[in-house]
Amino acid sequence: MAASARRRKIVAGNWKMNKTVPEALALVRELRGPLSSVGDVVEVVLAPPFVALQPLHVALEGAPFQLAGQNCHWEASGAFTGEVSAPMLAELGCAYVIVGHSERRQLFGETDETVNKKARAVRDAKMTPIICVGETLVERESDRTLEVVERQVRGALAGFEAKEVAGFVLAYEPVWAIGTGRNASSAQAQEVHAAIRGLVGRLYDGETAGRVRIQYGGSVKPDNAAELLGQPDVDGALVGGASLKAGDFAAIVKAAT
Ligand SMILES: O=C(CO)COP(=O)(O)O
Repeated sequence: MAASARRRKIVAGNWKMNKTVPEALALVRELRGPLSSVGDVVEVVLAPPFVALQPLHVALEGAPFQLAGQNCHWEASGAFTGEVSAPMLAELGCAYVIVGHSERRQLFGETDETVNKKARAVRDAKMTPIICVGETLVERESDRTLEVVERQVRGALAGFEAKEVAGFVLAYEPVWAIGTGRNASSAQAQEVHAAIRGLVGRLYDGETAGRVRIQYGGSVKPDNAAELLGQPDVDGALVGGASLKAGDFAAIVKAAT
């Protein structure tokens, strides 16, 4: 498999349903200084709630941070009360959209099929999907981790061509590690990341597998980031709780350098 050195690390902060607009602006002000010079080595992505995207788009002018939506609808417009479309997010300066987060799968009925449709919408709007996959504790304990993750990856990527997938970001987020303080060990993460990359190689080719970036997410903290990010197939982190504190998030980004 192609060397990880070809892949630029990507660390994203998924703020979930946290931070008002003034709080969001304060957080990026705090992040700018410590992260001003990491841009060449690590791509830093912030995924605030929808309502903070526009003010952050303005405030981030010239800063080395990309914006991401946390979700989108698969249609571009229409009678879908309460939903936000991919073209709307693109217009607010988003380069990425997270799709298929386990909270959306578990709490909002998202399926492999809707994740696939959303990824297509994101791509059609010229952004990059960050496609989340991961097993529950019951699935891990019944030895079904790789089967579940492979099903999710196959489902999400259905219909995409190699040249599209090469630019995608996948995020392995074991559900049992999210918000629990119990991260996957670096060996557990590496095993699943290597399996995902192997699957991409079988579905497409070695070039695509060597280029697609795979983040780990689930209780990433300053004290475990370096070890997780040091694994050959771990190309970055998708950070929840620790991304809400400037010092912690900056330390995780620096661990990727
Ligand atoms: O869900 C996550 C990122 O998308 C991970 O959340 P935590 O870092 O809070 O475990």
